[in-house]
This record gives sequence, C-alpha cells and structure tokens, in this order.
Amino acid sequence: MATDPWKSIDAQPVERLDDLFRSDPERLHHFCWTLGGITFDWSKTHLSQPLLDRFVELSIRQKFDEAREAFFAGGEVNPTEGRSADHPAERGSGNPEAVQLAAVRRLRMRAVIDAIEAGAFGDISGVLHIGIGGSVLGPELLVDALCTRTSALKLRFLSNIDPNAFDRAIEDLDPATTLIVAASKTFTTAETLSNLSAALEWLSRGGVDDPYGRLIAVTAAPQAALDAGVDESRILQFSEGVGGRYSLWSAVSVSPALALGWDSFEELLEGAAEMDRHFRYSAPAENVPLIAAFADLLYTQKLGARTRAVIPYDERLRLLVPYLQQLEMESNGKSVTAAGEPVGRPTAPVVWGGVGTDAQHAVFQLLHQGTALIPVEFLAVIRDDSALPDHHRQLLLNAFAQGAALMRGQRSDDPHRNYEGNRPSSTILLDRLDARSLGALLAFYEHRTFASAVLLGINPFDQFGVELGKAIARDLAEGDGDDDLDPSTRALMERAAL
Ligand SMILES: O=P(O)(O)OC[C@H]1O[C@](O)(CO)[C@@H](O)[C@@H]1O
Repeated sequence: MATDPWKSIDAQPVERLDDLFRSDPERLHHFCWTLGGITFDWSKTHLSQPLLDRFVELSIRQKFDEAREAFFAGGEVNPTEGRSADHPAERGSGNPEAVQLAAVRRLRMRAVIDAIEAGAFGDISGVLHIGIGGSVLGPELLVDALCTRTSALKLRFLSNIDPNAFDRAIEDLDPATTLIVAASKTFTTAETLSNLSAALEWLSRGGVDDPYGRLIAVTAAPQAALDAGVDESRILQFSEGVGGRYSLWSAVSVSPALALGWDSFEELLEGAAEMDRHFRYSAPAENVPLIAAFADLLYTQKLGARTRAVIPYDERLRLLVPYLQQLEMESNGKSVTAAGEPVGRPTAPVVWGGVGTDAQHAVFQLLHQGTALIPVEFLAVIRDDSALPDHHRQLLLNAFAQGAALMRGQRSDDPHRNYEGNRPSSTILLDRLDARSLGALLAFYEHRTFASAVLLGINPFDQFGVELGKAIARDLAEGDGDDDLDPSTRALMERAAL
C-alpha cells in the first residue's frame, strides 16, 4: 500500500530559514516567481525542496490535476449543491458554454452601463451599491483600490442592517441624482432587501417619482428580483454556478465598472484570465497558487499555525483583508470532507490583518516576540505616482525590513530584547497597482484557496454554516423559536426589550 503522504510530510524535517538560504544558494530562484508584473516571494517560508516534493506527492494522492481540470471544464466541483464553479468563465476561462453565456451577459451589462452614461436613468451623480458578503466586498475593494480621488461619480456601499450604516452611506448623496444598485445572488438576503426598501423610500422622500426606475438589480435569481418589483429591463443576471464570494467578475461589479470605466473592468478580467492560464497549465513545482497552498498547509497541518496575517503596505489594498476573510474562511472553514466524513485535521486558518505601517505600531510586537506561530503575508506596490515619493520609499523599506527582521531575529542576553527570528513571511510585490494586476492577484487568491481545499479533500464552494444563525434570527423576528431559546440568549433578548 502507498504511504500516506501526510505521514511523509510529517516525517520531513523543517530547517531554520537561515539554514535554508545557506544550504541552497539558489533558494531565491527556486522559491520566488514573477508572473504578469507580480513577484511572489515565498523564499522566507519554511518550504524546502524535499517538502515541496512531498506536497507534490500529496497533490497526486488528492488527484489535484483531475480536480483542477473538472473545475475549469465545468464539472460538478460543488457536489453538496450539485453545481459547477463558474467564476473562471466570467473572465473567459474554462467551460466554453459557461464562457459564452457569461460573455452574452457581459454585453448586456455593458449596454446598461452605456445607457446610464447616456442619461437613460436621468442625471446621476452618485451610486448607492447595496449588497452584503460577496455582493459588496469585491466591488468595494475594486473601487477603493483603483478609483482615483478625481472620479466624477460618488460611490457608496451599504451592507449592514445597522441604521447607522444606512445614514453614513447616504450622507453625501443626493436622492434626486442617485442610482441604486442592489446586488444579491439570491435576492432573498434580509439585510440587502431591508436596505433596498429603505433606499427606495429615501429616493421617494427626495422627490423621485419612480424610485424603481433608478434601480439596477444584479442577481442569479431574476424571478426573486421581479417579485420584489424590479423591472425586467433593469435586472442583470449572473450564473447560479458563480458563488457570492467569487462574483466580482460578473455584473455584481456593475458599480465599479461604472466608476472605473469599461476598459478597466475588462483589464481586470484579463489579468485574472492570465492567472487562470498559469494555474491551469503549470506543473505543480512551478504553479504559484498551488505552492502557496503547500506553504499554507505546511503551517496549519505540520507546524500548528492557527492564523495567517495579511499586511498590505499600501492603503489602496486596505480592503483586501475583509475580502480575503470571506474568500478563505467561508470557502475552507469546514469540518467535513466533500464526501461528508470528518476531515480530521485543521482546515482554514483565521485570516486577519491590517495595513502597514499602522499595524507595525499596534500588533507586530506579537508577530516578533509572541508565542504563536503566525505566517505573515506582506503586499506592496513598487510604482507610485503620488506627490510624496519619499513617503512611498519609506513604506516599501518598512515592509521589507519587517520580513527581514522576522526571519533574522536578534540574539540578546536580555530575554526581553531577544528576537528568536526564524518567523515566516511571504511577500507579494506588484510592479504597479492597476486593474490588470489586481485581477491577477485576486485570481491567485481564489486558486490558492481552491488548491488548499483539494489537498484537504473539502468542498470550498458551499457555505451551509451561515444558515443556522439566519434561521434563528428569522424565527425570533417572527416570534417563533422562543421555546428553544437558551437562558443566556433569552435574558439578552429581555434586556434589549426585543
Ligand atoms: O448575494 P446574496 O445572496 O445576498 O448573499 C450575500 C452573502 O451571504 C452569504 O450567503 C453568507 O450568508 C454569502 O455567501 C454571500 O456572499
């Protein structure tokens, strides 16, 4: 019988980072890659050539090649929901039928954008994009990362049911000239529907005679949008096979496409398609998303890491962390395999982070001297067109210094001043931040998440864990379910007079 590949990974010694560099003068060449203007430096992780070989064996055992091919070919890679995962088709990769359908729908999205720009929705000075989870995190990231301060259109995002969120989102919008975009894959999400109806009332109160005429709905469930009163001509549809957290490539990004311009949106898709080709056709030992997944599993499975820190040294990428939290934790935060068996090992780590240099002055103490092993991912952008080039230089120097310090450490006889070093980090260095590079970067993260799921044998495309809390909230809102309520929750309800 073939040996269990996890056992051979467990049996493989892990060398110190400085020893890895010493024993392999070509380490940088072996563990650092540049793809489409992005450098992925994994040399400061504990991956070694023998470990890489063991992980490649694991990928063979887990039938990674077949799973990847099924994914791109439109196979049923989401068995618990009986679906394919069609997000690559949104950027022209994979299953030809899905690619064609996505292209037709993209034409319609473009036509609606052209109509808005031609004034068919009246004068528009702002867009209120309503959605939650995958229906807002990606679009908001795109706008925050790519929109220059001079963009003519005011874009505001509203997700939370908190009334304070509503007030803040409309604060500087004019109801008479605001377009509402309601994005919801299911068009049943309570927060989105409540916020939508509040927004339509706000338009009415602001003197708009036909608020529904100022609404675009984006959904995979057009009938639900029709039932909610949206006119068919104002519905942009995307495929059921596109999961919410993978949907920013679809019409869910109609608001960013409006703000950034169509050419930028297409560049975003092209950047992602380039990463798709790399992921689909590269051999395991050169496949960057797959190797990143190997390193992730090295830390979670063998070395006991429970979290991973993501620290962009670029304010424009500050929303990457919440975006990745949904992508990675909703996808791979599972306890059973795709076949429903206990997975028997840790799955997704907690992803957390913040921007550099701010985070250095707040949480990095623990990264340098705390007791937890936390792999850190640094992101930075080389090109900067700001008016403060020296600030940018300082920013990059700080990013690089932190990675160096984590790895090198510093011996001191004073235990309080001793840095053990040997702490891992990866660095993603973008030549420039634009729609194309951001598309490639986000596709890299998607594929890395998928690769981890395949290696662990889990289904990354369902999310049943989010349902129970929603159901209890619904029951409580309807006055049902009180009998099943635990004493603590009952007391909280009473205290809040609910
Ligand atoms: O787009 P919808 O259907 O409104 O769902 C929003 C989000 O809610 C979730 O279903 C989680 O509750 C996410 O998976 C999804 O991105």
